[in-house]
Amino acid sequence: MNTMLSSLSQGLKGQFRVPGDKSISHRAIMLGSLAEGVTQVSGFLEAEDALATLKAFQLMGVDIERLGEGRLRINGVGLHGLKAPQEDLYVGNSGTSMRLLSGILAGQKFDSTLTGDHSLTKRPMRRVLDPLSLMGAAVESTDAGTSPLKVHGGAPLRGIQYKMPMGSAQVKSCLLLAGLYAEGTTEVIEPAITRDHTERMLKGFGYSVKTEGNVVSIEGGGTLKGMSIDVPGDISSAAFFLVAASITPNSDITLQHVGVNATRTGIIDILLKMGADIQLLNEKVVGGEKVADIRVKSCQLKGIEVPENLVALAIDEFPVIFVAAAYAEGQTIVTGAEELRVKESDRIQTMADGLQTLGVDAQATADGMIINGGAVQGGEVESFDDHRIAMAFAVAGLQSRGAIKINNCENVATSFPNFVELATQCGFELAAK
Ligand SMILES: O=C(O)C1=C[C@@H](OP(=O)(O)O)[C@@H](O)[C@H](O)C1
Ligand SMILES: C=C(OP(=O)(O)O)C(=O)O
Repeated sequence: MNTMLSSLSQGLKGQFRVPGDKSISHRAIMLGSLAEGVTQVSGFLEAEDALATLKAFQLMGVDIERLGEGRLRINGVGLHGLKAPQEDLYVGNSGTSMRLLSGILAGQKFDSTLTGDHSLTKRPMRRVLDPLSLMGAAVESTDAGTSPLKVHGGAPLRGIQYKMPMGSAQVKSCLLLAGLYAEGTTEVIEPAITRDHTERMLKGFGYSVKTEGNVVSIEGGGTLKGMSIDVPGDISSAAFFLVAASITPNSDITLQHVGVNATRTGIIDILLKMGADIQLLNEKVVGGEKVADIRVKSCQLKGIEVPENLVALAIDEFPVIFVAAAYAEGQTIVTGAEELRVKESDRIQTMADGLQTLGVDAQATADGMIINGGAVQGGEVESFDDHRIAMAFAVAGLQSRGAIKINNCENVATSFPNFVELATQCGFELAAK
C-alpha cells in the first residue's frame, strides 16, 4: 500500500475487534520462549513488528507453531536453552524487539547481532546499552549509539539499582529481562509510570517481581513456567477509532475486548477531558490484564492542556491526539512529550508539518505542540514511513474540507495490517493504492 486517500465520512457505525496488543504480543513470544513447557497464545498480533520478534526466537532454536490466525503454540526452551543464531537478528521497524532482546541476549553464552530497518537504525540505543554495561554486559553499538548492536555472550551479569533518565517501558523491560540472568537484585526506578506488561506477564509465568510505586525489582536465577495468554485488542490501534468516531457526526461504534490496563489508558482520559463521549462496558480481567468493550459516539471536542502525568500513558497515541486537537474548539497544549521525537519518526515535527500543510495552526515545541483547533483543509501529507502518522492522517481526512492523500503507507503493516479493511467497514471513505 503506497498511498491512502481519506475523504468525508457521513458517520461511523459498528461493533468490531482491533488486532492484538503489540506490546503484549512481543512479550508473549519472549517469555513463552524462555519458559519451561508449552505456552499457548491466542489473539497474537500477526503484524510485522511482532512477527520480527517471533522470527528472532525461531532463529535461536525455539519451536513456535502457528496454529491459525493469532494462535501460537510456543515450545519453551527455558532460560538457558536458546541457541546461537546462524545469522543476524533483523527486527525491522521494531524498537520494542531490539531493546527488549538486547536485555535477553546480554544474558546468553553466545554472541549475536541485532539489526533493523532505516528508521530503527536511527533510534537511540545508549538508553539500554549504558545500564546493561553497568550490569557487566558487553554490547557494542555504532559511535552514534545506534544499531547494529553486537552482543558478546558469556559476560556474567550482576544486579544494579538504576534510576532511569527517561520514562520508557522498553528500557525498564530490557533491564528486568537482563535481571533474570543477573546475580542478585535488579532494581529500576522510573521517573514516570510506564506500561507494566512485562511485570504482569512475568508474574503470570510464575516469576516474582516487586513493584512499589515507581520502583520495580527482580531477583535473578529463577525459572518461568509456560502458561496460556489471551492477547487483548491493542488500545493503541483502537485509539484511531476513538478519535475518528468522536470527530465524525452520526457515529456510534463499539471496540470489543480492548486492553485497558491503567498504564495504557491515557488516551481515554485525555479524550474524556476534551469532552468525548466514551464508555467502558463489560470490564473484566483476563490473564492479569484488564479488558473492556469501548463505546464511543460523536461529540464536539474542546481543547485542553494535556496533564503531563498522562503523557507516558498515551505515548503512542499522540499523532492521533494531535488530530483530535485540530478538530477541537480552542487551544490544546502538549508538554513533557519529548520522547515523541525518537519514535519511528520525530512525531512532533512530522505531525506539526503535516497539520500545517492542512491549514491547521499547529506549532511544534521542544517537548510537545500547541494547536489551535479550526477547519482542516484537504491536501497531501507524508507518513515519513511511520505507521501511526499514516493512520492519524487517515483519521484527519474524515471531516476535512477536501480529501487528504497520505504518501508512504506501507508501514501501517507493522502494527495494524487490516486497518484499511476495518476502517472502511465502519464508514471511513478510505481508498488505498
Ligand atoms: O514497551 C513497549 O512495548 C513499548 C513502549 C513504548 O516505547 P518507550 O518505552 O521507548 O517509550 C512505546 O512507544 C512502544 O510502542 C511500545
Ligand atoms: C513506538 C512504537 O513502537 P516501537 O518503539 O516498538 O518501534 C509504536 O508502535 O508506536
